[in-house]
Amino acid sequence: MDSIRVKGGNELNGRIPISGAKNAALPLMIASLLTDDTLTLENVPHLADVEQLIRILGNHGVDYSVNGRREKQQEGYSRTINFTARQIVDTTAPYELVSKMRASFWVIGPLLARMGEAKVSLPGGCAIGTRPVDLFLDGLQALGADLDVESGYVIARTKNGRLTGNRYVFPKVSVGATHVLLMAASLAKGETVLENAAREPEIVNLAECLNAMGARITGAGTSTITIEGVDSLSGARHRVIPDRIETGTYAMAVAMTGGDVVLEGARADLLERALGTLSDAGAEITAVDDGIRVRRNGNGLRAVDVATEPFPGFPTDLQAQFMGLMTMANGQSRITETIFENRFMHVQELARLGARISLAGQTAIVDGVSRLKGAPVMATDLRASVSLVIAGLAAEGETTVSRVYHLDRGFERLEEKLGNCGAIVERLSG
Ligand SMILES: CC(=O)N[C@H]1[C@@H](OP(=O)(O)OP(=O)(O)OC[C@H]2O[C@@H](n3ccc(=O)[nH]c3=O)[C@H](O)[C@@H]2O)O[C@H](CO)[C@@H](O)[C@@H]1O
Ligand SMILES: C=C(OP(=O)(O)O)C(=O)O
Repeated sequence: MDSIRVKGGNELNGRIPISGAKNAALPLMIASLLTDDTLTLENVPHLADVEQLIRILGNHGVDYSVNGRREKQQEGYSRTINFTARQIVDTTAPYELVSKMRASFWVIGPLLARMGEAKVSLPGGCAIGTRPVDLFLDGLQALGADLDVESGYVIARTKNGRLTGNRYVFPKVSVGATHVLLMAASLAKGETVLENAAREPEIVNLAECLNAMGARITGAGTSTITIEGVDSLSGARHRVIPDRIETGTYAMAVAMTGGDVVLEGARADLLERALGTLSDAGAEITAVDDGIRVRRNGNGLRAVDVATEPFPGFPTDLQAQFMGLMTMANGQSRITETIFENRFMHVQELARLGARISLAGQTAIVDGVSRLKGAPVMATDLRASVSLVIAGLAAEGETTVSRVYHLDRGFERLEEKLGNCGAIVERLSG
């Protein structure tokens, strides 16, 4: 298992290219199951989760090919990929494939909509909470699916070969269930209205792609989405949005170490709340022609309270990184996690670096310290691992983060991107 060794103390200065968003690329790739034509996706990040989903889609009959080999499409960089599901050869998504990642469960929507049946293993993913699938099941049932859960599999069938449009009110906001119902309703008979839908930019990115494929979706990005079902969808060419979580992560890294970095290709409109919070904490953030510039020169970090919320609120996927930053702020901050019930596993690892954090239910109380000191730490999930890398960059001495396979799920070329800005970061294989 690889680890990452960081020698702390250097400022970050330079440019960091922002990759395509993992959490947008995954549902877009899954949408290729909805058509027998080719879906071409630009800016697909090169990540372990993307490779795993390629394997899962391949099992259903999706062929893929990488377009061209221009400089930006070298091995390891975001690429343009064609996905073609000429025929669905298998409507079962087996445990061995699905257990590795949460989003793979989402194939249930397009498989059911196109083929009238699907058998999908209950999912895996980051161990940050119980993460049930009740909303997916309720929503698909509202569209007329018959469902059984047997031996760890959801077995779904349509009544007459096709789903039927309906009104569905999500009792709780869910990104994944909104993705799935959007895809399923696109091929249903009649109109579907989704209320209390997730408003994340990745939902908008998917809806725009589906519309380019011939779907009739309005309202994506608001809480009410209307989908007029169509008989079939065609191929399209569509671009994955820049990764707002990667953007926020590097912005927090610069705020922590000090320095001056342009996040190339980043879009401030995708993370206004997080950037606002960062400037409250003392970072200087400006929009520049080709992205976002983040600076912190000399001034100390202020303690800021934060509670995670669905979009447009502060994202749960930046909570660990922000906690890393607050460990060195002047004063006390309170960080409340409202989305996942078990997303504080980084707390005890940050404590190994000298952070002073106590937990009161879903709130972490962080008392800023004037310095952190490097130590061996363990990555427990994707965003927790990068919070440890960030903290390591600001700590004195050496920090080794083990189990970085978590990190490889979601950060493209992290060592190279940070290394190019002056950080001392290396991967230790084995
Ligand atoms: C691949 C991907 O895009 N993952 C993101 C997605 O995860 P994911 O789509 O899994 O997250 P959801 O928005 O569905 O989860 C939000 C909350 O709803 C609960 N819930 C969800 C579904 C359900 O059927 N029942 C239920 O109770 C979850 O346990 C959680 O407490 O959105 C999360 C919230 O922004 C992010 O942290 C993840 O990075
Ligand atoms: C929690 C995440 O991913 P997943 O939903 O795939 O576990 C994440 O991207 O931070």
